[in-house]
Amino acid sequence: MSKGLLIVLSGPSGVGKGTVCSALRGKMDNLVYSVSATTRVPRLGEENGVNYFFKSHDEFNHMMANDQLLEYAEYVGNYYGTPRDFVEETLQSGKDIILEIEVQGALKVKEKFPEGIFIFLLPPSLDELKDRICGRGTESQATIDHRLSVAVDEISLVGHYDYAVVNDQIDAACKRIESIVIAEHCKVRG
Ligand SMILES: Nc1nc2c(ncn2[C@@H]2O[C@H](COP(=O)(O)OP(=O)(O)O)[C@@H](O)[C@H]2O)c(=O)[nH]1
Ligand SMILES: Nc1ncnc2c1ncn2[C@@H]1O[C@H](COP(=O)(O)OP(=O)(O)O)[C@@H](O)[C@H]1O
Repeated sequence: MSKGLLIVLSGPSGVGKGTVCSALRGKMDNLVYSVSATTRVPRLGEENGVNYFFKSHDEFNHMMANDQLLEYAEYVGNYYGTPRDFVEETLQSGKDIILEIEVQGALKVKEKFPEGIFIFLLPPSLDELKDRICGRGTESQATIDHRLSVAVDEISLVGHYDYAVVNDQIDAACKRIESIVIAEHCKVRG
């Protein structure tokens, strides 16, 4: 059996990564979502083990020290990391896996998995990004401001990715990502 594809999806806070990933999970049977560990406090409606594995700082440090994370990064005051075993087991089973992670972590994954597919999700404009993050209503104004200032730096790193997808409409963005994955499966690899 051939190994699955490792897909990394990054993009600024509020661009629609979570929304697009949920929509893709309903459309792509062979696609598995990597659930990250984080020290961030759960938002209303988020479930442990579904959206994230919510960890204390001690628990997160333990995962780091025991090499249980494929990559990790600090983002706006919290730690986020990808559990390693699940990624490796999923790829071995022949399924594709999508990691929804920020840019520093994505660059670390690229060093370890240069054959991965790196997709950056862009907002139609910075004003629209601001409207989306504010409209979601999950963050304080100070956190929104911090995330928007980080967004500009994140977007400047789009050149490290293989594909840039504008999330103007959810269905259109999903179709673009599905098309990328289909094409990557057809690729002749040397
Ligand atoms: N490096 C890294 N980043 C992650 C991981 N999990 C989530 N992130 C990123 O951390 C950032 C903050 O996530 P979150 O607080 O859920 O806010 P969101 O941007 O609104 O989804 C986002 O860019 C996520 O993609 C991970 O395992 N590793
Ligand atoms: N294409 C889109 N058009 C309009 N609103 C969107 C679109 N994609 C996502 N949203 C909305 O934007 C907000 C942020 O989306 P979310 O998926 O939480 O972003 P992220 O995971 O990148 O932080 C949510 O309220 C979501 O419903």
